Amino acid sequence: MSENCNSNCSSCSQECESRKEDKTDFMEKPHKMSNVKKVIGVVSGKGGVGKSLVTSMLAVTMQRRGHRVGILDADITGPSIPKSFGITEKAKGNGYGILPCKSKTGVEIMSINLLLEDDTDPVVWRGPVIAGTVKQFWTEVIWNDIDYLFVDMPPGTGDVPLTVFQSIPIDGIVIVTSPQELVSMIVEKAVKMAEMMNIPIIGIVENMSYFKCPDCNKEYKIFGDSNIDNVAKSHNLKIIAKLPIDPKIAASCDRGMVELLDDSLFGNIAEIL
Ligand SMILES: Nc1ncnc2c1ncn2[C@@H]1O[C@H](COP(=O)(O)OP(=O)(O)OP(=O)(O)O)[C@@H](O)[C@H]1O
Repeated sequence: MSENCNSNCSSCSQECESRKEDKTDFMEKPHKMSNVKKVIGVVSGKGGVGKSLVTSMLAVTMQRRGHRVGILDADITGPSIPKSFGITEKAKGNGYGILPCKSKTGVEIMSINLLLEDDTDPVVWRGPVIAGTVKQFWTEVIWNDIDYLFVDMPPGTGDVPLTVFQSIPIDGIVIVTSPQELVSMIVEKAVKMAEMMNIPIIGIVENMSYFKCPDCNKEYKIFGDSNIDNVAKSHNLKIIAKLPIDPKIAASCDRGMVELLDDSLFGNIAEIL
């Protein structure tokens, strides 16, 4: 048994005596040089609610708390992680596998945009090809000594997210939502899917929850009152954070400076994850 054993054979490639394998599952083995302790999927019911922002913020926050962190951008048709971290170089290989790119503060990142010649090229691929690419990000990328690997999941509950859930050993999911959605329905769908896939729900992040006036500090519910507290209570889920609408957030993502954002709203995240 490896001295780094975390008792989770699905995220380890060691062929040790204590290896337990379920022959019926579809899980892919990670690259043999990878060592990932925890895989966390970030999901949303629909596009544009801030799933990529929350993935980036969770990674930045845990990196600041002293953990080794990676982001696997599984949102192949809408990859926005490299841009928000300001990464323009391309990923390289070393003869054994593909190496993730490192952000300024050391977050390891793999995304389709780090492989495309021109990152404005659209990915016009069928579902199985997209799902196959995500699998390769797990099996052929060397994730070396990662404490937390955050997966920016493809949106929705279709073929691609299903394959990702079945092939990458996700330890838990974070659900991102926003008040203008039909929160209870969207969260309920995510909860049911997680139950079907047997994946624990770590908690919910409500993005674009309110706007704080910079002049008078008053909070305005731009999208109306949300039902998130009741929904969380009825499913016994934790609310990890409520994030404001803040032009600084959009500007930081656009300028590749997500690593400079304030993480105080994710205060106790290290204990929750
Ligand atoms: N709280 C916020 N305040 C201001 N801007 C925000 C906030 N959250 C997200 N944005 C901006 O909204 C846009 C969409 O966010 P993001 O890319 O994170 O959404 P997404 O759910 O990942 O979208 P998709 O599903 O299309 O990939 C980005 O430009 C981002 O900077």
